[in-house]
Amino acid sequence: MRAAIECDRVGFAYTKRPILHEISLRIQAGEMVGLLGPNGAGKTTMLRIIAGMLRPEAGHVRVLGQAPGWRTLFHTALLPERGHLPGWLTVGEWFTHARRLYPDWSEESERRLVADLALRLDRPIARLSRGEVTRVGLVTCLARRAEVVLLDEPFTGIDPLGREIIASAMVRECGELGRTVLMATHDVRELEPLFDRVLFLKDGSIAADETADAIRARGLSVASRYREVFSP
Ligand SMILES: Nc1ncnc2c1ncn2[C@@H]1O[C@H](COP(=O)(O)OP(=O)(O)OP(=O)(O)O)[C@@H](O)[C@H]1O
Repeated sequence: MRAAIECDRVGFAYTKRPILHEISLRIQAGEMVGLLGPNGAGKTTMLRIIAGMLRPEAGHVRVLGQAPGWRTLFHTALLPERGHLPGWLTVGEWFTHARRLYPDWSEESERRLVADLALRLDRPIARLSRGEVTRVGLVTCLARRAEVVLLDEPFTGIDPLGREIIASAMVRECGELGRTVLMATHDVRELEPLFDRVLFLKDGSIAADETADAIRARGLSVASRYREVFSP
């Protein structure tokens, strides 16, 4: 099977402080993978490297067979941890801009997602709440037909009912279309039904890489396995 994301002994340091150590993994096309770990484990750093925003100091990364860079940008959609949206535009103006910016933008998905996520198009982005900003970011990410989707904390600021709606939208827009998703999250319990596989990141190293089926076959949930891996 084709690998969508490959990391081979990837290392990274911020100003000489080591953050990631010898990360090796292979994510197959179409897999939905949870990237789990405590605060500061290196999840965002890993997603930024795969998205091509940071260069690894050691090892190699391949996204759809290519080193992350301008070519892979066309095939990779990233929901960043912190806001990246132009606050001076309204939500609707931003989506109009995004349609031109992203050649893989699907207006049909945009319409469905705007309705599901109850977004008001006339609201200025600068005046949105944290959860509303996350919703706009998710529409921006999921309305693209990018083969690889990287989500950093997709439930930031999202209310309980909104989480259920977004999880179903992710399954519809990604799972059913066979897109590859790597998702960093602390919301393990709510997102675990979506995961085919989970990577547990501990102090910048992969502590465990397991399929959700293998975890369940041992009578565990992903949330209880998380506690096993990370409890002191
Ligand atoms: N720009 C930066 N300069 C220096 N250190 C950084 C920078 N960004 C992150 N770090 C450090 O790198 C480590 C890993 O951060 P990262 O954001 O990747 O962790 P995370 O697993 O995503 O954490 P969280 O769950 O809290 O979002 C942390 O100790 C953080 O303080």
